[in-house]
Amino acid sequence: MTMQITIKQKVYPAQGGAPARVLFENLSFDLADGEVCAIVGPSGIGKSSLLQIVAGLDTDFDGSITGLRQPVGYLFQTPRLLPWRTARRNLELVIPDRPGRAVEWLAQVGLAGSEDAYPQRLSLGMARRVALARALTIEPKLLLLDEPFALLDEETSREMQDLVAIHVRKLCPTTLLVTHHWHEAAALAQRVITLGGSPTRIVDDRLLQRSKAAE
Ligand SMILES: Nc1ncnc2c1ncn2[C@@H]1O[C@H](COP(=O)(O)OP(=O)(O)OP(=O)(O)O)[C@@H](O)[C@H]1O
Repeated sequence: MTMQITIKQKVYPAQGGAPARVLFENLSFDLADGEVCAIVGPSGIGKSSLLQIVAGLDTDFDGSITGLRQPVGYLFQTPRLLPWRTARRNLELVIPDRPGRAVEWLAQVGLAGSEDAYPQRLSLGMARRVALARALTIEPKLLLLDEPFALLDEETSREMQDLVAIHVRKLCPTTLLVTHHWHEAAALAQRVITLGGSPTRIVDDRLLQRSKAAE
């Protein structure tokens, strides 16, 4: 079933001297099952806020989300691993009934041998991989990726892009990828939505022509 995201208005209320802000107004789009769509736009335009609404984590808006695909795998902008649990035990938290899968998934993201490492011992690239494995291990029907390649060196970023591409192709979740970089969007997505304006709205929504080689 197609997901329909309809946001008539999203307001962040006044807080600590900062005035109320209308973040989104009349921002609506549909997502077909299995579609991979990138969300691009300048810093502060509301990309992360939009993902939180789509995920159902923020319900304080005027509008609706219908056809929400579940389960939802969410790779947050920061890895958000529990520091007192090893990589393996961070994954086991989301699949308590299938603990063996944690080790398998860590191997799938290139982290065989690091299962018992604690998050503070992991580089950002490794922590992101654990977070990616955690998002994928539940076999999501909706995958939300918030800047998965940011702040990584070029090689690590490319490896992470390859991992995302492989697993998205394998699991076929409906995917929303937030990125600042058009080339990352073009490498992974079939469609790119650009946010802009104030209040934020969709200023461009286009399907990309994909070459055979990129498939
Ligand atoms: N909980 C909140 N309360 C009030 N304002 C917020 C809250 N969360 C975000 N904002 C504001 O909403 C705006 C959009 O933030 P958001 O993080 O969604 O943007 P973004 O496009 O993801 O930015 P970036 O690319 O820098 O990550 C920003 O001005 C931010 O300060």
